[in-house]
Amino acid sequence: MKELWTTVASLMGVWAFSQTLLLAVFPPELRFALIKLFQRLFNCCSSYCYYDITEIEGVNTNELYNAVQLYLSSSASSSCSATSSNRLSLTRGLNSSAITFGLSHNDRLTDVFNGVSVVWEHIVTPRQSQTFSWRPLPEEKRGFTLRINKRDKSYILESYLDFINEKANEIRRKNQDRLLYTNSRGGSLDSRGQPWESVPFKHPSTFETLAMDPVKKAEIMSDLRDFADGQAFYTRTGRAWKRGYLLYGPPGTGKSSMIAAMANFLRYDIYDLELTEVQTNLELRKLLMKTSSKSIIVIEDIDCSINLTNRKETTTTTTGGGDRNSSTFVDGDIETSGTNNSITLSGLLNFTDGLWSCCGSERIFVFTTNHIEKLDPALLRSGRMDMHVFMSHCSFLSLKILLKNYLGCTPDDVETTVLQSLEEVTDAAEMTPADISEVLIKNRRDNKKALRELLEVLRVRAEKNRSGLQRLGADVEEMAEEEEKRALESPKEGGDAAAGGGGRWKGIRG
Ligand SMILES: Nc1ncnc2c1ncn2[C@@H]1O[C@H](COP(=O)(O)OP(=O)(O)OP(=O)(O)O)[C@@H](O)[C@H]1O
Ligand SMILES: [Mg+2]
Repeated sequence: MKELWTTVASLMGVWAFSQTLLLAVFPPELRFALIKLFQRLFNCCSSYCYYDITEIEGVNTNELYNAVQLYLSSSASSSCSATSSNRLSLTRGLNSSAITFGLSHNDRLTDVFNGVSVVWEHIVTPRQSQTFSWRPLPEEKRGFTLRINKRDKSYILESYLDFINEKANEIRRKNQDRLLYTNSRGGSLDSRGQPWESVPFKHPSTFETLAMDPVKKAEIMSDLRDFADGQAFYTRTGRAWKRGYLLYGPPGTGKSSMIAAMANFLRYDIYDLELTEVQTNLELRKLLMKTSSKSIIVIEDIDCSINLTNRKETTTTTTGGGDRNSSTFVDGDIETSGTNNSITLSGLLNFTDGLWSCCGSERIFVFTTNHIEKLDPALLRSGRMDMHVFMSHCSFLSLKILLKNYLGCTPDDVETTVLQSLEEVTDAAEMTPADISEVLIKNRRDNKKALRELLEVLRVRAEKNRSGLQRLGADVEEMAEEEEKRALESPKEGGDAAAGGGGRWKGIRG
């Protein structure tokens, strides 16, 4: 042991002496050249390559540094391969609810990729002097050094770095709370030139809580999964990596909840596009260009946002297609005179379908409407919206999900007679999941009372629907009789009237 210490001490003495000699004897230029030469000699003898990835390159943050840090955080947390890391740093980023692990200062970690072992070192040194910069630089210089065996370099370096980037993106997505974007500022941009404003997206709706036919639900989930895993498929088939969903059905049947469930399922951001705030096709295109991959672009109540009924007219007024403010919608690209709004059907279709729709990738377009019959056939044509999903009134299958959500009870927990009665009236009641949720929320502390009240409400609604239908049937019959009587009284007029009456009757039935 003593001999070892003597050797180390003498080596250090030689090193210090040579340093002093270098400093004292050689001028700086020569000194620098000698150091370089030594380094080269050392590199020739070494069987390793070293790559430095510094945190800041010039004045820009080095994205690769962040990616490596995140990537190593997943290896560091499992920590089994860490060679000298008993100490890990913990961080929580902005907008993130997860804590990430990291290598502490000047620690090392061994990683294995494709059977090749590499070593990462986190190097932190104090910054010498604050050089001039437009923004304050950190007091420490941080960087990672990657050590790879020379013989493995060409085999793994590129694919390893790609793998790290991919993994880092995945971790980022997992850790980061997703965002809900809106274009509510109209066409104006913020200080960073962004037309979208965002807030953290915290909607708790999931496919588990969504009350709908389980078969339909499973179909949608597997469609989404196939889409998210389908990069190779979309490339092979030459299709843009995007998918369109049209959700339609009465208010309160869960269209918005479904969008939230989709976003939570895929961990995508949501861009909620308020079409009434968009003035021109060009603005629409710019908004699209500023959306990111792995996102859902939503246009809610499409029939209300734009006037689809009069789209062939280039009128001078802004007409309402529903209860919301709506902008005039014209077929073709002729700008509407008298109004500054010139979104066209082709503009909207280009947004979802055309060349511009594939700037970026992995995006889902979702349109919702309460009135599918009001939509232009061009929007419904096959290939436009890949999936049409009807969100229906609450069925018995959906009701069971709501009972589980709100009362925490399975069918086994409900008395057989009550369950049977519920099954008998649910379809006839034609109540929306939103209506039923209200009844259940109100009575959620008392399951028995909740079920009793729900059954009562469902019965009343079913009865009302039945009598409403009977009244409608009676009205129709009465009208038909009246028409017939008039036709008999005046044969000539009657012929036309009977035809007209038939038309009216047909209209009511249809
Ligand atoms: N299918 C459903 N499953 C679970 N909850 C639902 C469902 N449908 C509606 N709800 C409940 O009702 C509320 C309103 O539903 P939601 O906003 O999703 O309906 P919508 O179809 O988007 O209505 P609108 O057409 O008015 O926009 C939701 O917050 C949710 O609590
Ligand atoms: Mg909605």
